[in-house]
Amino acid sequence: MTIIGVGTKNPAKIDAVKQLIRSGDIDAIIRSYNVPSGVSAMPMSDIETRQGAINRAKAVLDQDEAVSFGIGMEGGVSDIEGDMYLCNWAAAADRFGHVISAGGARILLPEVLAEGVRAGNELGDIADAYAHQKNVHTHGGTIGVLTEGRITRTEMFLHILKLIEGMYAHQKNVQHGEG
Ligand SMILES: O=P(O)(O)OP(=O)(O)OP(=O)(O)OC[C@H]1O[C@@H](n2cnc3c(O)ncnc32)[C@H](O)[C@@H]1O
Ligand SMILES: [Mg+2]
Repeated sequence: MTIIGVGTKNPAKIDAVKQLIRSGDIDAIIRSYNVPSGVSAMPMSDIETRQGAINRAKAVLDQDEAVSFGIGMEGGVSDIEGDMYLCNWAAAADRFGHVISAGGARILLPEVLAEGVRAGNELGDIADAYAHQKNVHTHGGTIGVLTEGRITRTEMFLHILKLIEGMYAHQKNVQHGEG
């Protein structure tokens, strides 16, 4: 039985790992840890967001020696020619120093949300005000609000985790000369 450590207490993110394990019939259990992302509370670029995911994945391994894989997930925003997009990254780290990372779907933020982020607020707070909801970030996420629930934050992270799990399987195949 593999123990997977997840670097968050946010149920929207933890559910993505749960669904990955269930859908992939993976023999693993999950433990979750509050770990520092090592980047700002509101990452403002792909570079920073990706780094936050990698930092969390590695930090999990220091929390508990029973954990074989650390998973980090981070949300942020990324500016493309003045348009602000929601961006998301995830990473997995093992005990041998290997790190696999991947990014997710991006979605244009309405100007009122972008302005709030540029003014120094965290997207989670602005999304709550925008949607007249509480804790959007632990539920469907901004992506859920902006797509009328068609894609939730959990589904979006699940997609990224499937990419990472698939890349891990591919790397193992290549190592065994089957690639
Ligand atoms: O507890 P953690 O794991 O930190 O989860 P979080 O919801 O704070 O998420 P992140 O730290 O990864 O995201 C950085 C910031 O961006 C916000 N954010 C990112 N994606 C979001 C989304 O889809 N919906 C709402 N807020 C989001 C979040 O509230 C934070 O203020
Ligand atoms: Mg956070």
